[in-house]
Amino acid sequence: MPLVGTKKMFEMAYKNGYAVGAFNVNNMEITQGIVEAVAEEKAPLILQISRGARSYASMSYLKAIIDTAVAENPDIPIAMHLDHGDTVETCKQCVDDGFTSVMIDASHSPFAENIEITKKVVEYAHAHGVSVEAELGQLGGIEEDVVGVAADDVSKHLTDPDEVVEFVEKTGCDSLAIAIGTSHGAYKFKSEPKLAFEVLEQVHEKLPGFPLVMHGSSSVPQEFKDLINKYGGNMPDAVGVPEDAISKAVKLAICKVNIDTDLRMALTAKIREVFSTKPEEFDPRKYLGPGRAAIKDMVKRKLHVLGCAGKAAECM
Ligand SMILES: O=C(CO)COP(=O)(O)O
Ligand SMILES: O=C[C@H](O)COP(=O)(O)O
Ligand SMILES: [Zn+2]
Ligand SMILES: [Zn+2]
Repeated sequence: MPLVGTKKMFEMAYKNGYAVGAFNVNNMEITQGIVEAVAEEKAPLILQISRGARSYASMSYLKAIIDTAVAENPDIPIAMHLDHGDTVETCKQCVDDGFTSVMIDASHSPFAENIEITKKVVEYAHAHGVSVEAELGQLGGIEEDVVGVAADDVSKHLTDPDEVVEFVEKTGCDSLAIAIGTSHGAYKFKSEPKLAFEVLEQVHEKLPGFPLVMHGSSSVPQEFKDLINKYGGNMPDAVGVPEDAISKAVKLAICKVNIDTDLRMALTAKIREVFSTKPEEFDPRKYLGPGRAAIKDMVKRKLHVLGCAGKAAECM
């Protein structure tokens, strides 16, 4: 089957209390690691591409890699999604490039402007059969070149539940990323965070049946931080979003969970280990191969946290 949209995935995820994993891809090994994991676990998949990935790898390479993954896995529904689109133009370009879903992130703009920008993306995307994720509220950490809310201030920039109905009605967006205390990157929190489940519950009540998205959802596993540091890295102490909090959120209306940092950490830890334990090695396949396998293991772990393992067939 060709690339699919996210509509059916979100319907099933909402109804059955799980979320689809949205993993960032930047090259062949990352994509293969992710796709091998979902193929073995029979999970639906959202492969997402940031603007940074587009400029790093180029869209034609990424699209060819993803098209190959789709052709080789006819039993797995795979969507190709733009992560954090910054302008109407970027989103239109991605619709034209064959994305089946785009995100417009105008959450840094005032409410009325966010609505205006999002609405323009929705008009173009829907005319081409493409779904739109929007964002309301602000996350912490760094996303693309935008430095978000400082980690300690995340709780002051949560999504306002009183704004969500007007926003969704006026924009016509298909899903909404909300800020409930998560944060992008590896340096999220100094101590274990408490997610704002009361905000999630209120949004869920105000928008029954509507799929919500959680960004910044890596858990920054201590064991991977330790491995990276053991083999010469320097990742200061910080903690991520606990996996049990994510499992709890997906039972409410969270239908898509974005994970990038934990995959980066798995790849980096493994490459560092090979460099450190086999310093004579210079064949890239000898470190990228184990790195790809580490990504696969990490994705499998996440599919169980999200509850989407075994759900591929119902999302077709
Ligand atoms: O939200 C993300 C991409 O949009 C990724 O979040 P992490 O940095 O927590 O993996
Ligand atoms: O939200 C950010 C994602 O992790 C993508 O990061 P990137 O912009 O460095 O590709
Ligand atoms: Zn944002
Ligand atoms: Zn994000």
